[in-house]
Amino acid sequence: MPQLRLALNQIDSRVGDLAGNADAIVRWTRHSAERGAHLVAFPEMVLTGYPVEDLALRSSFVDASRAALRRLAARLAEEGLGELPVLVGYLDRSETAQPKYGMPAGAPQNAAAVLHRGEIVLTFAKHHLPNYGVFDEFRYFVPGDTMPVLRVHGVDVALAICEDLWQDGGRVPAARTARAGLLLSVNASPYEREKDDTRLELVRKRAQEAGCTTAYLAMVGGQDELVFDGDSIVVSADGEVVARAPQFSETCLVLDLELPAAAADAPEGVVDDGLRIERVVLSEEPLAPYEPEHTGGYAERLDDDEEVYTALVVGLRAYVQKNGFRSVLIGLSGGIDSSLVAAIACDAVGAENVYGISMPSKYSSEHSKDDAAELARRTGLHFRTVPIAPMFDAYMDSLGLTGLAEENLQSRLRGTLLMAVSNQEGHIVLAPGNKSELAVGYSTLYGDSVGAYGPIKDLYKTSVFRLAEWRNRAAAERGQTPPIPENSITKPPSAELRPGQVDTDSLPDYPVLDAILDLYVDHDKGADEIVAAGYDRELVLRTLRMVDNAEYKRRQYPPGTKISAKGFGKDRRLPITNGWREQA
Ligand SMILES: Nc1ncnc2c1ncn2[C@@H]1O[C@H](COP(=O)(O)OP(=O)(O)OC[C@H]2O[C@@H]([n+]3cccc(C(=O)O)c3)[C@H](O)[C@@H]2O)[C@@H](O)[C@H]1O
Ligand SMILES: Nc1ncnc2c1ncn2[C@@H]1O[C@H](COP(=O)(O)OP(=O)(O)OP(=O)(O)O)[C@@H](O)[C@H]1O
Ligand SMILES: NC(=O)CC[C@H](N)C(=O)O
Repeated sequence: MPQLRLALNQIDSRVGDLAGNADAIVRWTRHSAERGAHLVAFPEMVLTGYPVEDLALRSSFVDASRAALRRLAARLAEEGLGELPVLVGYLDRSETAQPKYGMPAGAPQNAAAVLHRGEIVLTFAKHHLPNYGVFDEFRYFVPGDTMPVLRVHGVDVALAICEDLWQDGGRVPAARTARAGLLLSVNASPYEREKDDTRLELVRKRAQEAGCTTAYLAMVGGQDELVFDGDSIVVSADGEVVARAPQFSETCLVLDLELPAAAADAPEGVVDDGLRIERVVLSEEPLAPYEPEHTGGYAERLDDDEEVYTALVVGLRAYVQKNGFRSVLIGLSGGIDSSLVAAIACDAVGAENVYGISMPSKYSSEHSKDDAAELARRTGLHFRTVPIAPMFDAYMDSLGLTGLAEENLQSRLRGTLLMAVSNQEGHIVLAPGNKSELAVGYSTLYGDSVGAYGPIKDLYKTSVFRLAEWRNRAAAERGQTPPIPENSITKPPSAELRPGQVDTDSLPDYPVLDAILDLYVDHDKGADEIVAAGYDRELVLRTLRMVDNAEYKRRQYPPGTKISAKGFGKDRRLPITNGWREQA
């Protein structure tokens, strides 16, 4: 059987940075060449970054992507890498009108190209477009209608892009019909808790359906709310895992594969789902047999808590660095939320780039000040104290506020103070709200909800506790100082906006609240179904009212890392003005 050394470059790219992404592609191609690769691949839309959102609708950007692809092909050849076929994702446009989708010629396409000897030798567009969750690809793209096959050293390699594997039909059965020896899919699949297991099963199933070895190459890094966790997988035709790349880190997965020779009478023409086989022959001759050196390896999986924590670190780091910042600023209350955010920030950008401010009011407990100082001591982040009493008194003298207005004023003074320091010193402010608080609106608009990025906005409060405990345990196991003071984990959560206030004055206990929210927010259950699941009717209705009434607040909350199938972002879109209320 012919042999082929495949290099899967599981790398990060930055949306819109065509020049920077092209540099990375050249760098990793050179690395692949040094390792003797015969075919090199990069993730979905690596040249433009993913997702490009409405940039796809701008002609100038589509033109720039196409021009960057042409330049990249030429540059690879100029730099002595032209003999190597390189598969690169980019943004293209359809040359022909697509009346079926009501689109004239020129509609954008999520595309990939094979570059070889300075030329673009094959292009194709994603056939199945994802249009749920965060994706919206019907808004941007028209689908491709070919079954691209690249013949390299006597092996037929069928090509696909991400969603092509997730939906039935299309390129997977077409790869079998085309009698391909390898199915190579390039992907940008956003991280969600437990999605790695789903992907593994998916790739195993599709490999068996395609009847050939299947390589699934994934992107890593972060883009606004999304994290890409890597975890590229290669599976044999009978569904056995051959290689698996590490989660969350850039890598070049190189492996020597023995693959069936291309059939002399390999089919031509239109096959499954109306896909037309487009075969480009680069080299018919199999390579002279060689001793296999690379197996790709099998990287160990992270356990669930470590995986989520790492996703939060990667998401925050990507946001800070890709937006040109170095440092972050956090209001430190000594509570669990701001402490966990600080620990994540120290891991993401280094404690030397994390600035914390304690802003005690007259209601602040001694432990809130001590716990914040202790967190700073343990992590080494920059710490200062700015009491808000003088500003608070000035407002109170002028306005004579009472009740909720007085409570929220403290939070707003802290928000204003953080933004002032951000302006002065150049750090971005992190908003410490968790998913439970965001769900029920338990935060002050323009107060503790100010900020550039919300690292834990998709983490329910019960998970906040679990991850804080995990982070401390992980530090202890490594012989390091656990970052989060024990007292911040064990004391009852409190906003400390009035004497003796605790969260449970206004909210149900977090385990119950989070269970109801999981059903309502994450699973779109109605009130009847949630009550039938065993929760108190009054409590369910009160919780659902709070969630519905807080839609306006969520829309004004900063973006933050998505780790669930339904984060408060593009995954969940509800009207603010909404007369519908659940009954039970
Ligand atoms: N549909 C809508 N569209 C746009 N704006 C709307 C609106 N409904 C009310 N509003 C406006 O929103 C404002 C009320 O919201 P807001 O000022 O935030 O105040 P509000 O939600 O009434 O109070 C904040 C709540 O969060 C709690 N809190 C605050 C801070 C920290 C924490 C914590 O533990 O982390 C908890 C606090 O104890 C209190 O229960 C008003 O100006 C109102 O006019
Ligand atoms: N005394 C304080 N000093 C500095 N920041 C504060 C202080 N109190 C509140 N904050 C900021 O406002 C956010 C909301 O805090 P709050 O105490 O109201 O409740 P929380 O949601 O339980 O958060 P945490 O667990 O961090 O205390 C905090 O995470 C923190 O960033
Ligand atoms: N880029 C894509 O097509 C992603 C869609 C796919 N279902 C995923 O989440 O992995």
